[in-house]
Amino acid sequence: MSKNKSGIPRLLELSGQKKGLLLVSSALAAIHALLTMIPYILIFYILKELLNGRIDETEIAPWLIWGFLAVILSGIAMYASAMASHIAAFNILYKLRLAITDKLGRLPMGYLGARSSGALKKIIADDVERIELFIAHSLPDTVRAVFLPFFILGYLFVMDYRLALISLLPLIALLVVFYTILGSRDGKTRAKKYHNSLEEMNAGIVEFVRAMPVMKIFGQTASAFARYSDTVKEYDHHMRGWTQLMAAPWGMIISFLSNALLPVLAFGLYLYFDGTLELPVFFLFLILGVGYIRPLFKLTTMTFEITMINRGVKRMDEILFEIEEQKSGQTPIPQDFSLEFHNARFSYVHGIDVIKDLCFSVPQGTITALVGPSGSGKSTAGQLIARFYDLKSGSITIGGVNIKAFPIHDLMANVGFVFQDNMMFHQSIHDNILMGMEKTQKEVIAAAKAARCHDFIMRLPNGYETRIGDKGVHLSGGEQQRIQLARVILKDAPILILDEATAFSDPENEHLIMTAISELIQNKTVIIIAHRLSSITAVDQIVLLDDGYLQAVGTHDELLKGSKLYLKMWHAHKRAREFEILKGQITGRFLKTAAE
Ligand SMILES: Nc1ncnc2c1ncn2[C@@H]1O[C@H](COP(=O)(O)OP(=O)(O)OP(=O)(O)O)[C@@H](O)[C@H]1O
Repeated sequence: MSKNKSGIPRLLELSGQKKGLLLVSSALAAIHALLTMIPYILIFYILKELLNGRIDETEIAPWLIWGFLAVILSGIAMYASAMASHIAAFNILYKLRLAITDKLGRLPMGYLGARSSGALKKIIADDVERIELFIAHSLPDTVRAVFLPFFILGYLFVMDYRLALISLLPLIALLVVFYTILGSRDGKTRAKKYHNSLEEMNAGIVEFVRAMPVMKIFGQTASAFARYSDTVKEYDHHMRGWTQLMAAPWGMIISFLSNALLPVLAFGLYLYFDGTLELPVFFLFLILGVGYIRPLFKLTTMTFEITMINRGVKRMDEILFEIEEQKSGQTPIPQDFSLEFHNARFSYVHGIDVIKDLCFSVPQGTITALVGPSGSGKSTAGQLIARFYDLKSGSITIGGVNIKAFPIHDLMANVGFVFQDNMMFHQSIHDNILMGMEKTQKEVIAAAKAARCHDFIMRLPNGYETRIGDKGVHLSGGEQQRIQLARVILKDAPILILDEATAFSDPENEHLIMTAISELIQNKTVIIIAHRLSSITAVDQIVLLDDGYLQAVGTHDELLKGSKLYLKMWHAHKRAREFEILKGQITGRFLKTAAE
């Protein structure tokens, strides 16, 4: 891959071997342009012969057959050109999407986290789609738009160069207006702002649609969604600017072009009465004299398309040239599955560290809970183990081996992760558990049983083959969490990171999940990221974080005695529990009274 090329040349480079098909499509489009001229040329000859009284109607038939053949052939050329360009376009589209998604798979997860899904959707879906449209449709159209005027003007010059020069007047006017306006600094700036605001607005729409449920709950309207309404206002502003700039010259061009035949007519009449122009040639100029302009209009809209393509290719290259996760040559073998943070430091935003010189170790086969106030860095520390992000300094080791030394696939094989968010895919429950792992159906069912999901799966219309999202099949939050647990059980990784797996569960679900987890974590190295202190009192060790720093390490009893912050958190937790019990009692009493 070359970093020097940009725009269309880079696109052609990305299209690889499909260049041959594009050349065939272009050649056929040029042939089509040539063939479309034949009927006009025949009209000229028929007219010439008729005016000279040299042929009767029986002799006209072969001319007409030739004309008819030319029309059929030009149709075939156009069809073949479109087929070739479409095959090339879909191949390129397929390859580009594959290259981008493949690359995204090899990028650190932090790269995806740092970008809005709207921005990535725009590249993978919209930009690639626009390239398909450009290659399949615009490329052959452009070839036609370039060749047809070229052929027409060439032919007109051969017929009568004086009248051909007059025919060029509209083209000259068109070029002058476009170059003085679009080529000016003001024109370029306004065009750029217009394109930028259009793209911003499109990205804003994606976010707006995603935020709609929350906005509905709070009774908000589109204008309250600042990003979206701002982008619409910006677009409106720049669109007006662009329209103001273009309105007058565009009007001039249109009126000039509508009357473009007048100079040809006037000068043609003059030459005819002067006796230096034959009547058939004059007619030919009246038919074709300004016929080359329409295809040229296509080229003016092309400038907009090419700008958009250039930007799309640039955005794609930003992904394709992004630095991938470092690959190491050999797969290191860790001594065991213990974990250790050595002076780990990390920041999401340059200059603001959220993990600060963190040091602690988790012996193999033990359970460690990460606790701390909200925002202290618990989830971040967990994600660093799975290399969602890379450390700024320091290191994390598994069995004495720096996690960066593992090929990412091997690291992922060693680490199982239960996220706070449940990600379900629009596919069968079976595939949602399997997640592409090489496991048998029996193993999938065993994992589902261990995660306490087998029973509710069997109650679904098609059991394990039920597709999530089809015909209203949706799982509750707790059921989704248990599916996620089944995935991790099936993966059977020696290190487990559980990011508050019971966070959104009701008591019944919490009980089921906790039972499943207690079986899952047997003999594994486990880190529980505990946003609440319930059920971690019996873990082997608790690591207390505060503002990214390590505050204390110890068992529950040790921290109660040795850490003021932990004691404070424990009291707060107990009060919250008492409040929940009290709330339950009050609700119970209220319901009882209401029933009576
Ligand atoms: N993707 C991100 N980009 C920038 N900052 C982030 C990102 N994720 C977290 N942070 C910040 O990093 C700090 C630590 O966040 P983290 O989620 O690790 O805390 P936590 O202890 O797990 O909090 P909680 O218990 O509330 O979930 C916070 O200040 C948070 O705002």
